[in-house]
Amino acid sequence: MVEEMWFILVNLPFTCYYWSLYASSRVQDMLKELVQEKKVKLAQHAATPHQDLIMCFLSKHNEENEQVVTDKEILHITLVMIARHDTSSVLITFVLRLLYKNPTIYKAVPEEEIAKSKTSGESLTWADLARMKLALRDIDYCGYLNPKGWQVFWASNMTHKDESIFPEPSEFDPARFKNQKSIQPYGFILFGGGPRVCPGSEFARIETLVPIHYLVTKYYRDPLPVPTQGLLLWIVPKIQE
Ligand code: HEM
Repeated sequence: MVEEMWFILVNLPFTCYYWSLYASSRVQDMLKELVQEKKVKLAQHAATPHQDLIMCFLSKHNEENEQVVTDKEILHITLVMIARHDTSSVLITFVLRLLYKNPTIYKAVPEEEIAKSKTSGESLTWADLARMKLALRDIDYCGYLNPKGWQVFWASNMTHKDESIFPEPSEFDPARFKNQKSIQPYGFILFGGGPRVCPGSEFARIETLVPIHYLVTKYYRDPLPVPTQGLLLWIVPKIQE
């Protein structure tokens, strides 16, 4: 089953496209401001070079006393850090929630099998088309024409919710990844695919697997309700008659 979504990228006020561009430029402005503030602090000796990563970059100078890492590079690195932090932390949060809600799976989860999960594939799919981003020529895909110059956006959750790839896609079932060969090429595209595939995918696998590994091997889920703030109770001995 092929599902499709169409967007016309016209920058009209109050469209999602407009707000996404607006949000993107706001984030960049905020980061630029932050870098400027840190530069001032460094110049006034109100901060140390090792206080944080941006300070560290800003304090590196070459023999001509020029900043080694440019402001533009600092912005890129900071955006990569956001890309790397939120994705993995959200993934861990969701895995914890799903394991909590599915105690049977939590008990059974064979962590070494999660470690084996890898994506692979050759054939052309939506994800593949999406990698082309801006079509350099007319592309005919399953009878749908993507004209030259048009963009293709893919929504990975539509692929992941495709029942022909993952039966009962909304069910939390880590065992479905046991047999990697059963997943069709580009069926699992958490990290995208093609030349712009996520460069942090291997790192993300490790940093999410390590806490989950320790969680399933060293901790257990206590099904009893526990007062989150502790229980303040004053116990007074009975008066002896
Ligand atoms: C669970 C964690 C992660 C997920 C689900 C994820 C997902 C993705 C996806 C789907 C893309 C492709 C976006 C596109 O089509 O343009 C991407 C790109 C990218 N990711 Fe990740 N990512 C994760 C973790 C990380 C980490 C840990 C890093 C860095 C250490 C990272 C750095 C990047 C960068 C720099 C790009 C842009 C690549 C390019 O455009 O050439 N990501 N990520």
